[in-house]
Amino acid sequence: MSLALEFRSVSKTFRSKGRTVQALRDVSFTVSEGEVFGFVGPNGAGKSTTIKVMLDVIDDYDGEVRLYGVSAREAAARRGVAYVPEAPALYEQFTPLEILRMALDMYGIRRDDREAWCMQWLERFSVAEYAKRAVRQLSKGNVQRVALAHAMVVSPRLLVLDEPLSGLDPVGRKDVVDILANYKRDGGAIFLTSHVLHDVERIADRFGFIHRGELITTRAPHELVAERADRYLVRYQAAAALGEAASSIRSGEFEQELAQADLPAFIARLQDGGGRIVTVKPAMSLETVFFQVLEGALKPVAEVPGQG
Ligand SMILES: Nc1ncnc2c1ncn2[C@@H]1O[C@H](COP(=O)(O)OP(=O)(O)OP(=O)(O)O)[C@@H](O)[C@H]1O
Repeated sequence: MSLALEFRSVSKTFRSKGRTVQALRDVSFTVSEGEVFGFVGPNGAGKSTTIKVMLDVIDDYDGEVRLYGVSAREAAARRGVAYVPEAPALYEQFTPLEILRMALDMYGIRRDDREAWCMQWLERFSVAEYAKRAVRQLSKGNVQRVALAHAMVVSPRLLVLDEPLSGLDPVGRKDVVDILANYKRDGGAIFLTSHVLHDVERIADRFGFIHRGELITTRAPHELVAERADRYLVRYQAAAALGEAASSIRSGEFEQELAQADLPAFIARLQDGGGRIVTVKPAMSLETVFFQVLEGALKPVAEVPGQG
């Protein structure tokens, strides 16, 4: 399978008003065709800078970036690449249908079924009823949906999405996750950023954690599950917490993390004291791991360039 995106030892330093910020430090990763790569990191970590480098909005960086084997410094690299920013700015005076038609024109895509094709994408993102209304009349979430439809209508080979689910309600999130899953199944590649770790977990095949410009680790969700498979989050009701590690959920209800081996003894102790279990679930969540990574609890693992 060929590589859709390659970052090789990319570094970028901003200098303004005597201040120097190293936004990216020696960042290397790859995204293959048919793969969804989630880029996760706190505010100011370097996610937007990474996108700007691949889109050639920033070109004064060290290292090498390739899209489908072509240097990001060449316009040809972005052929078939669609980008949706976090707060998409669509032409407010145009209608969603006009905007999708313009996208086809801009990408030089001729289709006999142009109108039906555009409408189909608006339908898939549940905004067909607004097809002929000016964008300025649409809610923020619906503008986000139109922007995603605008990206998909050109049948991109690589989708670059900045916080694609941030402005959407739960139904919208599910719709978008399903559409992206189909797109990926058909061989499309996705690079997406997110603060919402649960969403990345649902979509991404692999994710990279970036912190202060450094790609701390690149993992697949199943690798993380394997690493943390023996830890459980136990919620229970009791007169008092059973141990210092417990956090209070509400009066008489607590939660704490336990190793699998310690579970039977814990449950016996709880029952002896008249308490009861509410839920037991794997402690592993991307969120937990994210914070552990940031705290240096996991050994940093760098991706070996060339292995997608
Ligand atoms: N044009 C610029 N001039 C100076 N510093 C900048 C510039 N753009 C970004 N930075 C700095 O580079 C670092 C990385 O910023 P970047 O916008 O890439 O982070 P981010 O991960 O996208 O953050 P957020 O999640 O808040 O959008 C930050 O410290 C930021 O202040």
